[in-house]
Amino acid sequence: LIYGPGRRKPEHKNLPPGSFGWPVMGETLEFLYGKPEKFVFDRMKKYSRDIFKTRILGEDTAVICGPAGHKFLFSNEQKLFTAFRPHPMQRLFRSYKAAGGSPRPSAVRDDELKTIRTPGFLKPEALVRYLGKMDSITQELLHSHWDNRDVVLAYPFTKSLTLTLACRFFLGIDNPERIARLVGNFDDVTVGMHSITVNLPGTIFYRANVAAGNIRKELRAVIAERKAAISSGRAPMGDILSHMIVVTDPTGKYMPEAEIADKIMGMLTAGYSTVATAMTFFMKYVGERPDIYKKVLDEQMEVAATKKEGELLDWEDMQKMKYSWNVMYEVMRLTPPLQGTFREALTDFTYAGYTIPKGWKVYWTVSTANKNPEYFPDPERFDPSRHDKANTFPPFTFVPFGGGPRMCPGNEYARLSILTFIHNVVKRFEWEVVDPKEKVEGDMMPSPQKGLPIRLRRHH
Ligand code: HEM
Repeated sequence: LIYGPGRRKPEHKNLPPGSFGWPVMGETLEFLYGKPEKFVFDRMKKYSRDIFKTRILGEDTAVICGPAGHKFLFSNEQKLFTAFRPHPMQRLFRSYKAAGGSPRPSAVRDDELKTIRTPGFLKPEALVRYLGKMDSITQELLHSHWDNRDVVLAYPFTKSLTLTLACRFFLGIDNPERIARLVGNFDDVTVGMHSITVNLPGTIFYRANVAAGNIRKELRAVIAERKAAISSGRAPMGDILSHMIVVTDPTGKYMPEAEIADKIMGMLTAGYSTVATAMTFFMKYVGERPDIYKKVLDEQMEVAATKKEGELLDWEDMQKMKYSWNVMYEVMRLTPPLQGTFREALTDFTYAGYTIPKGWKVYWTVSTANKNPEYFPDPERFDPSRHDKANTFPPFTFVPFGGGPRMCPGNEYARLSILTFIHNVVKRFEWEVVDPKEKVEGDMMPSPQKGLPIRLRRHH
């Protein structure tokens, strides 16, 4: 076990209420293996609805709660807080950890942030270029995997689809065998990102570490091929991989290959299972509600009616899919693809009358608000109309992509790929969820235990 003793100092008297749980483990097990909303709700009720302390994943942590907490956090990035990756992530993604002699960790993390955001690969202007191809890949995969089938598994399919899209647009790869190898390994890494870091054969973390090694190897092969193609002038230059290969730092140095591989791995991990989860739970919730299915279908058929035979989706079409996106918001409210993330306090700070010491970790999670009946009456009910303009809730209440300067840079990409999937799937099929009681595992990153079997019926 890597968890050492905490860094609590005796002079910190005004800490938020809460419990550090068990020696060494703290409350890690309750945090990882209980229901996320139960973990925070129980403690908000017992201690404070604004902020409570705990000890999770080896760190003294303040959990900042509710819309006011989200607002405070998102408005003080790099003033009071910087990003923090929990230990399992630091070990799986080596560049998340400051190597000896490199700048302070927060500088490293900001650098990571810039690589992804600055060149604008994920901005709408750039994404417009991907849309037609996104549509045709989605159609091809639905055709080859779902047409003429009776019962299919939604989750494995959406994972292959989202990784195929990500590999195509971020790496310029479209080799199906390579993508299939990556899917299995990414699954293991995703599960291991929030696990106990015991690196012994048979543990979740061990499997994740092996998988991370396999991905790095595969990506280094991709990088080597791309470098060769760039030097012979045959390479596509519009994707993130080519950019990382040719860009230099202020001293004129190229990014080391290992770092490129790690950054790409981080981005694919952030962007692939989240989107697949969102698509899968769309199939579940909408499969159980024919009334909502009908409305989504009507909206998508209106879009389809404006297109010529074979014409691919464009930017304007996406803006018309408002009801479908509200349905997706409701899917993400009930089953958030990502619970939340950690920060580190850059300085002592005071919130809701309590003082949090410098160096403590701060955790925010959608779960402190997304099922609170104060904001979402009858919170378990699936009701997309909550997201209508007329029914809006207070700002920072529903933040599936976070907010402020660290808001998910992939949110627009996610919206386009999910809407493209919805368009094509409802246009082709009606479906029924085979086992509505199927268990959902891994609440930090939820997944249906059997992969969500659904029974398809093609429209005539
Ligand atoms: C439905 C899909 C998605 C959801 C719900 C989602 C949600 C989130 C959330 C909640 C965060 C944390 C923000 C914070 O720390 O405050 C985040 C960060 C991030 N997301 Fe997404 N995301 C999705 C898809 C994507 C996609 C498709 C990509 C890549 C193309 C992506 C890349 C990232 C990256 C790189 C970060 C880290 C940003 C940083 O630390 O500054 N995400 N996402």
